[in-house]
Amino acid sequence: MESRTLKSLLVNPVGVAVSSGLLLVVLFAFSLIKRRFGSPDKRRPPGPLGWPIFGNMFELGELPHQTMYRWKNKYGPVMWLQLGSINTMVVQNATAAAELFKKHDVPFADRKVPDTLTAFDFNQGTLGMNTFGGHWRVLRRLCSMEFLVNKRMNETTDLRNRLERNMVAWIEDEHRTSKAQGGDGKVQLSRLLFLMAFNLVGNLMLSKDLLDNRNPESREFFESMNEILSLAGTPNISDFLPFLKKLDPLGMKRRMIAHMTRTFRISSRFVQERLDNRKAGKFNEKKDFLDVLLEYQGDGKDGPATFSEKHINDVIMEMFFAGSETTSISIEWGFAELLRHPHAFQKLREEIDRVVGVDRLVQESDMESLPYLQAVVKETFRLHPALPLLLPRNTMEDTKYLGYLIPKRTQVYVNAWAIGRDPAYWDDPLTFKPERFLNSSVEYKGQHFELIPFGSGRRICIGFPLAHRVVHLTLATLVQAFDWDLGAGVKPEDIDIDEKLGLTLRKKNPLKLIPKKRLRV
Ligand code: HEM
Repeated sequence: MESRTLKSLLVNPVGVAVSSGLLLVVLFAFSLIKRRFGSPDKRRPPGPLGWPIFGNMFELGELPHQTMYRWKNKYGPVMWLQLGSINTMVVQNATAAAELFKKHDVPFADRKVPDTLTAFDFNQGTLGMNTFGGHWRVLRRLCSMEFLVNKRMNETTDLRNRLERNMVAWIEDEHRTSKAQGGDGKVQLSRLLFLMAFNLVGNLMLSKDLLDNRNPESREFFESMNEILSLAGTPNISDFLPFLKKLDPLGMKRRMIAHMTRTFRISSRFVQERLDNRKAGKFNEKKDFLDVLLEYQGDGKDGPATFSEKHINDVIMEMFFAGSETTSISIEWGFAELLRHPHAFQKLREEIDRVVGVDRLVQESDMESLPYLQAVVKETFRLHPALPLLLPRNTMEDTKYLGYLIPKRTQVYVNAWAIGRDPAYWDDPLTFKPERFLNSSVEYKGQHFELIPFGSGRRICIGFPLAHRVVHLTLATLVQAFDWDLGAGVKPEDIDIDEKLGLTLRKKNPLKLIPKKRLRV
């Protein structure tokens, strides 16, 4: 009889709901008791206790890097979090980061991929989101030898100078249009900076200006890209409780698929066009990255023998995602800090005027002679790393780290944002003070662990040589080319530094300014 009751309970839908509910309550209670009364696992770093089943996932808030930074006072530089069922370690000072990147780089070199980026198996074609294996190795080699390499950067200085001139023209154009429509003449810099950075990456890969300020398709692409980056960075319950992935309860993957479809439609056209040209015997005089990918032939032993069209599209999209917004928001942050600190702005302007003047636009070849500009860029990266937690790593095997046992498949965050604010390394760490770098040898190439906006180790940002040049050049251009009016009644101290996290850390309230050209060309 008892077994019949149990059976009917299990086949009847109401019964199923009741029994699963009961099971959940029992699991929850069991987990609660275990957490409150069980002794913490001494093999793991310390961390906040969290809730049963959900762990700390609801405690991180909208700006997890800031919450983690605050928790550092209590739990120290290496912290353990339970995000749903995902074991997570957070590294928050330079010493612990150095230990990770110098001694344990390989076991920590895999990536944890958000569910949204598995739409269309996107991650499997990319460099940044791929597992640490053959496909990643081949792409990394091709990128560092044929695409984002200093030699190629030196050959393309004219391209960057041209795009800076375009940007200056767009700023003037946007200002004029706003005035003509009865507006206040303000320009939202972030969009124009993004278009410039996007065209730069596009030219290096596909030898083309892809987006134009006035083109509606450009706007569509910009909007979808914004959504994709925001979805990729928004906490998603399916990442913390992987059994929910199929259900996609927040609909984030569905939205990602819709936006990826729009952006892929645009980007795949470029690839198709090139394929058609090559079929018709028309080849580029100078090979670009798309040619390199199309012509690649490996032995297929470690990595792919060739790249499929789908995989090529993935890499192209990825480079736009990885390269455009990271670069443009770093510039926006740097410029916002300069506007908030008129003394620093003036000092930089005087330096540029002294070295370059106003009769020609500042160029890449001037950068070596602008030490204050270099200090401004370092200070910007210290306070505003575009990826505050870098890109999450994933441990490939059980690893002993600083006396702890970190199990396989632990998600690892390195909080570059917190490291850049560590009072043990930085005097007056919360203040924007470029002068601190004038007599300092600290660089951000992944060797000085107190400043790691581009990460470090085998998976350090591959776009460094490009980003380094563009951020310097564009900040200098903005300071040199225009006087900037903040708007009626707005004072420098009114410009906020509120943050909004997508995949990148954006300025929550984009800069909107009135430009007045001072450059005489
Ligand atoms: C200011 C601009 C940029 C910043 C702050 C930045 C930052 C980063 C960071 C923190 C990582 C993760 C490193 C790690 O895990 O240790 C990364 C990876 C990556 N970045 Fe950048 N990045 C920038 C620009 C670019 C550009 C311009 C490109 C390409 C055009 C690019 C392509 C990539 C790629 C493909 C990866 C993945 C590398 C891998 O997993 O092997 N980035 N970037």
